[in-house]
Amino acid sequence: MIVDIRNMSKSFGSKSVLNNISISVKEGEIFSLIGPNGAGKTTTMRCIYGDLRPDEGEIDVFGEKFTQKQKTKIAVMSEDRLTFGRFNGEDYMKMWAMIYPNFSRETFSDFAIHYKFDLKQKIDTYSMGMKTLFHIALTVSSGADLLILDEPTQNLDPVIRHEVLEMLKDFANQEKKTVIISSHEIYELEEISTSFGIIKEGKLLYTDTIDDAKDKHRIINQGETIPEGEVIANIDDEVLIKTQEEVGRYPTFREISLAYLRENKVFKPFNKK
Ligand SMILES: Nc1ncnc2c1ncn2[C@@H]1O[C@H](COP(=O)(O)OP(=O)(O)OP(=O)(O)O)[C@@H](O)[C@H]1O
Repeated sequence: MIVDIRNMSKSFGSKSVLNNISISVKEGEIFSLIGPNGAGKTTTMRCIYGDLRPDEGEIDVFGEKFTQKQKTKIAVMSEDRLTFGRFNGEDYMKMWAMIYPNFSRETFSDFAIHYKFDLKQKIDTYSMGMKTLFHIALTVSSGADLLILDEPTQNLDPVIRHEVLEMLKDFANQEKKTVIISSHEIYELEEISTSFGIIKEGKLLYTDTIDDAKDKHRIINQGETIPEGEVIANIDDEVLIKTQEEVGRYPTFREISLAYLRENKVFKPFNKK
């Protein structure tokens, strides 16, 4: 197990932000943390890479409690991106090469050429999308065994977004590295994730591999007999049910995510039928 979180809770002052979260991520997986704004995705990630300490619960990373020596095995793309704005691209690359013993200048250089990074330009003056791409290039070149990427496709145009997702998939498959991604983009996560966790208001609503999640749920049409199981939510005119019975049809990942996030609280102000 690369990351094993057991019963983690975290509050900021009197505000409870994470409530009894348990997640495990295996080697070579691309694990997606899905949830609405303010759900607790970033806080969960910060706890994994030791930036925050949980109030309760335990986290093992690479099979042991987090210590500073694990930092070179984890590369992080945080929500606030690259914070030393007066560094230029070359400065950043040198800094990461100093931190990460297995940093690949060759991989980084492939990115720099393909995306035409101006390494003499100050990071502050990069466009938002370029900053994101540059940060992705650093993490993927770092040689770290675990990448933690907070909304890695934010600000990317659709073509580059697709390219980056395919690249992450190859990266996990071929290099046997593990990736944890947070995003709201359930469409794009379906393309690359092998497992996922759905977080809402600090609670983990569901976690599984994508294949097992599809296996454990069915979509039933109105009119079909409801089988034994747990009704998760309506999706338009259909219902997602957690059941072992061979009924209805298998759901897509998007349908599973939507149903768990919705919990039957659908907002349709212009259609109150
Ligand atoms: N340092 C902090 N002090 C107080 N509250 C905080 C702090 N950091 C996060 N929070 C709160 O914790 C909750 C979860 O925040 P978090 O950033 O983890 O959510 P998120 O799921 O990543 O959201 P988003 O998708 O909008 O980035 C929010 O209500 C946020 O305001």
